Amino acid sequence: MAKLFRAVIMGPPGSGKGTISERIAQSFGLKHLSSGDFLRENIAANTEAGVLAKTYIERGLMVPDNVMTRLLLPRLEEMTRHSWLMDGFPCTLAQAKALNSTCDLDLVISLNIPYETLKDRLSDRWIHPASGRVYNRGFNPPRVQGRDDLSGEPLIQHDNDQPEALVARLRHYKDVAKPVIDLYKSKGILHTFSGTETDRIWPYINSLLSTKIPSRPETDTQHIPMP
Ligand SMILES: Nc1ncnc2c1ncn2[C@@H]1O[C@H](COP(=O)(O)OP(=O)(O)OP(=O)(O)O)[C@@H](O)[C@H]1O
Ligand SMILES: Nc1nc2c(ncn2[C@H]2C[C@H](O)[C@@H](COP(=O)(O)OP(=O)(O)O)O2)c(=O)[nH]1
Repeated sequence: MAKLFRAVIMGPPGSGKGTISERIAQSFGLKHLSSGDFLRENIAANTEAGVLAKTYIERGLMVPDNVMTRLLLPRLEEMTRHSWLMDGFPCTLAQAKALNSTCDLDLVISLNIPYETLKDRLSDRWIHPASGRVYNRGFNPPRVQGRDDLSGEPLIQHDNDQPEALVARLRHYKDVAKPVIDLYKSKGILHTFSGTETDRIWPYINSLLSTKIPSRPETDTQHIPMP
């Protein structure tokens, strides 16, 4: 079996983690795992962790580390046969240490995007709350304005994506992410990409991953023996 590949993508809100993760998943056959999606699934299924997480998310707060690790680590442990890319976790040093005790990461991508760019993107970010799908009127607009492409349901904007809330969110990101970034730098697995456009950053990420990921991407497809 080809060696499994485990990666994490980090960056401030609006840096393009979700957008780039989708491209990586498509190009390299990794499973895109998203902490936000896990939380939404748990909230929808009314699990104990989901009910607890909801009380924090509704107040615009981060979910406590112990809830996040209790929720995510068992899911990662189950993924013994898949290569994956995790988006949105770890966010804090405690989460990174917990992840470290579960698996060895091959690579960490850190996105470094100027404040003005984040502000412009997020003030125009439209979200389909049930799925977490995101749109941006200039970059990836929905087919019908204000509606999700797949479900046709209305899109919303988050108050905390607006410029007034952004400065505090970014300050918080910098404070909690710094020790995580330092940890991955010390392990020699951190790769930082800077720029203002996802389309210009993507080729660099693509070529880095091409050198790291086994040439035959994994798929869910079972091998059918020849007759
Ligand atoms: N690793 C984590 N630790 C703590 N809370 C988290 C974590 N990941 C997600 N959350 C919580 O879930 C919410 C939704 O996460 P999600 O990643 O979908 O969106 P977000 O906050 O808009 O992030 P971004 O703007 O970076 O895309 C977050 O606002 C936060 O409350
Ligand atoms: N104008 C512009 N918008 C972009 C670019 N890359 C991503 N976006 C959009 C898509 C989203 O609406 C928003 C934030 O991207 P995202 O992938 O949700 O970021 P993240 O919060 O997961 O890190 O910005 C980009 O390169 N240009």
